[in-house]
Amino acid sequence: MKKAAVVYWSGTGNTETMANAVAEGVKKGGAEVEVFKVADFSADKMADFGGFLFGCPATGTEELEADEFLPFFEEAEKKLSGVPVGLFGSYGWGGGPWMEDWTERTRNAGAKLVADSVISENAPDDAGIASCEALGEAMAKALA
Ligand SMILES: Cc1cc2nc3c(=O)[nH]c(=O)nc-3n(C[C@H](O)[C@H](O)[C@H](O)COP(=O)(O)O)c2cc1C
Repeated sequence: MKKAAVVYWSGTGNTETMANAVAEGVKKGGAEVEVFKVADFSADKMADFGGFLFGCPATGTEELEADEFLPFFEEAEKKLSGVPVGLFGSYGWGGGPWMEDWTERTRNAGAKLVADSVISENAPDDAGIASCEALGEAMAKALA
């Protein structure tokens, strides 16, 4: 079975909490997973994985984080055609426009979205954690 990579950026830990729950879901679904901060990952490493769970909070004005995550994603999206992908991230007040844009962008790159993108207002509550785990389980299913 192919392995999933969880690749995320998090400034204050909320998206990191989501990333760990997503990874837990992949394991519950019976697939292998590795978790990376985006600074420790690069598009060169993508060939080692069969699917990607990308996490990034809303920053700027409903934008992906500009210094580390966006430059990575600009490279990664060139390699997503036909690849299983799930997206997640935390937001503070906007309600999700950054994720709608990002989901559309990822779909336009040809990725196979394994489930609806998951957003949490600030730190994920129990329902948010459950949604993250379900996203991970959907990835495991896509990789089976
Ligand atoms: C510089 C900055 C810009 C932000 N811009 C937005 C925004 O446009 N929309 C929004 O809903 N939240 C925005 N937020 C709130 C973050 O998305 C929110 O605090 C989130 O929980 C941070 O996730 P993290 O803990 O993974 O870094 C912003 C926060 C910062 C620090």
